[in-house]
Amino acid sequence: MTIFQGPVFDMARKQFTTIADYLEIDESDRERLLYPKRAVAISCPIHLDDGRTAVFQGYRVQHHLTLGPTKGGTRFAKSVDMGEVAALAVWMSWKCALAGLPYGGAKGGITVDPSALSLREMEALSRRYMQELIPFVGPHVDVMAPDMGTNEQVMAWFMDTYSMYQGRTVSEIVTGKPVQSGGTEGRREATGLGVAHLTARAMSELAIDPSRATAIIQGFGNVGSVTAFELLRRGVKIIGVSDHTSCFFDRNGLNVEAMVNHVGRHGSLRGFEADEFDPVDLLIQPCDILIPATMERVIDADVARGLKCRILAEGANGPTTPEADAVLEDRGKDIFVIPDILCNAGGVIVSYFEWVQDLQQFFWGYDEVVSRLNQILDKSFHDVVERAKRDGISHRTAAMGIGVNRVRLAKKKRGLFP
Ligand SMILES: NC(=O)C1=CN([C@@H]2O[C@H](COP(=O)(O)OP(=O)(O)OC[C@H]3O[C@@H](n4cnc5c(N)ncnc54)[C@H](OP(=O)(O)O)[C@@H]3O)[C@@H](O)[C@H]2O)C=CC1
Ligand SMILES: O=C(O)CCC(=O)C(=O)O
Repeated sequence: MTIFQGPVFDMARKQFTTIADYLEIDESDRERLLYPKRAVAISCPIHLDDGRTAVFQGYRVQHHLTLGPTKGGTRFAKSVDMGEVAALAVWMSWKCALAGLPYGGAKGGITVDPSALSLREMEALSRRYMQELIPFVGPHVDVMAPDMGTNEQVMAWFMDTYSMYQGRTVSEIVTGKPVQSGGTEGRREATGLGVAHLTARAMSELAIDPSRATAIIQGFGNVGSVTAFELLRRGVKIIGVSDHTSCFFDRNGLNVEAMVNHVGRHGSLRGFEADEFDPVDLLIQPCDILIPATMERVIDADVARGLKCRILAEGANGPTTPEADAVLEDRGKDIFVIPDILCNAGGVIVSYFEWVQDLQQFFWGYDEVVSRLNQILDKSFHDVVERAKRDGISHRTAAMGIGVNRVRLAKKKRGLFP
């Protein structure tokens, strides 16, 4: 199992061990549940604008095939490697199972800094990536979606590349597409809508009045910016925001609308007119709600000791290390954690709706999408909070415990000796 290495996969492995102990899973069943079924590594050569040829490394990991096709996003980032992608695929499995979706988890990506590519280079790389993966994906095999560094446009290129190969439009091959190309209403906003909806649920559990609450959000891409907007709409004051280029903090509240417009025009927060703040200190400022919406492992044990929020709503995948989880436990659960596989599940839930609509060629309106999304999120939230109370465990152990157990039972029911 040596191809799945690195700090992010180690994190997924440690979390799984905690869950396997909690569920008392037999030692002999553990590897079968944890290690991915398939992992593909590809080379993607493209012509750069200056005439040179560059080769980019790409990956796709399909964790398990027990419940249906595999499902998960595609990440374009410098950090991408087999270990990171595999961990993200494993988390997708527990996330889909917790939400009751008929999928196994998958994830893919390319090791690249997307901000260094021109639009033409980005299209060439996206198309090449999909082309190389055609033998390994399909609407009933593995269905991709956006993640960090990719967006609706990339999904449209993926869909077009696959469709040209098939000789017909296959919109159900990817989700997160533009509405004009077979996408669903609400997918672009879905993850942030879900994060904000669940944060509101947590505020109501803790009797926090949204109009007196403050929030800090790390990351201002798809998830961070929509979450900021949705919380603001509920009356929450956004006092801290950052991306790669800039970090802003203002106790009196930041102008989120102006920030969204600035990012729309310039691609990042760089140059936005507000006082800069040290990003290292952002996460440990006093606030009611803290939302990491960037990379894995940004909350380690040290940061966890310094956290001064009441709700930690994990928009990102894997923002909190197992060591940080132990610190949060020691702090006596004074922070209400909405774990990633629950908190950011809105994206894959609406992707499921998109896939179903594409398969049927029967499309729903925005209100129907959001109402069905909230129904699933409410049920998952209730299941997690009640399980945590019943068994005296953390929300993460409860969420992952429910997800892992559903996959385990599905495997067992299909037969022990396939
Ligand atoms: N998109 C989706 O539907 C889903 C996404 N997620 C997870 O949410 C997280 C964010 O994804 P998404 O919003 O789609 O990605 P985007 O690429 O749209 O945005 C990522 C944001 O994070 C910022 N960022 C990246 N690294 C850092 C850093 N080290 N410090 C500060 N800011 C940083 C980026 O800044 P800059 O632009 O300057 O690089 C950008 O603002 C990821 O963990 C992803 O896996 C989870 C579920 C679904
Ligand atoms: O929408 C999807 O299929 C997957 C989204 C995703 O990558 C995630 O939830 O981390």
